[in-house]
Amino acid sequence: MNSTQTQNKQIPALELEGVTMRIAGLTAVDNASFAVPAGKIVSLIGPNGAGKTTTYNVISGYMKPTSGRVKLFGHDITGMAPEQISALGLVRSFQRTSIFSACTVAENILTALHLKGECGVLQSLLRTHKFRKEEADLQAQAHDLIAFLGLSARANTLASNLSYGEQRLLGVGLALAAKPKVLLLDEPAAGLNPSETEAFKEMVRRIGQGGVTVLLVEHDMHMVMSISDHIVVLNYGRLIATGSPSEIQNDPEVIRAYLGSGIEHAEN
Ligand SMILES: Nc1ncnc2c1ncn2[C@@H]1O[C@H](COP(=O)(O)OP(=O)(O)OP(=O)(O)O)[C@@H](O)[C@H]1O
Repeated sequence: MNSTQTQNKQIPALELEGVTMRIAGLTAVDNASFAVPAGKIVSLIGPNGAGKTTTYNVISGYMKPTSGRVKLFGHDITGMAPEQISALGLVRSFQRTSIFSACTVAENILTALHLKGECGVLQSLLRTHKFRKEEADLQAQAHDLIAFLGLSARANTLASNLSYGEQRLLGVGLALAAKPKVLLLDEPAAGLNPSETEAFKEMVRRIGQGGVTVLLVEHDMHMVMSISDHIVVLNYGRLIATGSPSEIQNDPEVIRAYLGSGIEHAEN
């Protein structure tokens, strides 16, 4: 490994430095600093109102922090617009799915892949060689992505006819179509039944194995404890602990914050 590679390896995919976000006189995030190492699955957890969604809003450009900095692979992205940030490789999959319900699974994925395509309107109207080649490439990519999501049998089903769990998978598929380097998942297991949660967990693992850095906000502690390489805990906007799943489960301040929730018994 050369010195540039060694240096790159050490630059975190995402880094928050002293991020504070005040909203209407309330400090929703209070001087939070943490790093998400490249290629890892990191969960951001905390009781209701701890500041997780606000942190996501700051990271993805939906809110400009009152103070502090956000860095993506060492580049300062603080205050950039969400579209600029996603163009740099940080993509957020929303809690509510953003799928086109009147289109099929394949049409949804192809539309999302086209947003990343290079051909313009003129090339598509003229059906140039470049356009036809790109179209064939996108079809192949859509096929592979739909298989990755486990939705091959549903490729021609209207999104509105998918089960809730399948719709959530498609929502993540749309985010993956943007070819993220860092993927922010917002409560992916919310509303899923146990077998759907299991399928989702496996998919998040495979996304991580594919080299995408994953930051996850999730209330399902079994899921968090079983797939995270690293966990960051917020309480009342403050970072109270970071560590491995077992360190977090045994951290007295985390146990206090989650009193009665059974976090210390969540499976690892
Ligand atoms: N737009 C807003 N206006 C006023 N207060 C807000 C706003 N957004 C967040 N807050 C407050 O900031 C604090 C942190 O909220 P946030 O939604 O970030 O927490 P959370 O950890 O995501 O909670 P949950 O797990 O319930 O989704 C809360 O006290 C919340 O009421």
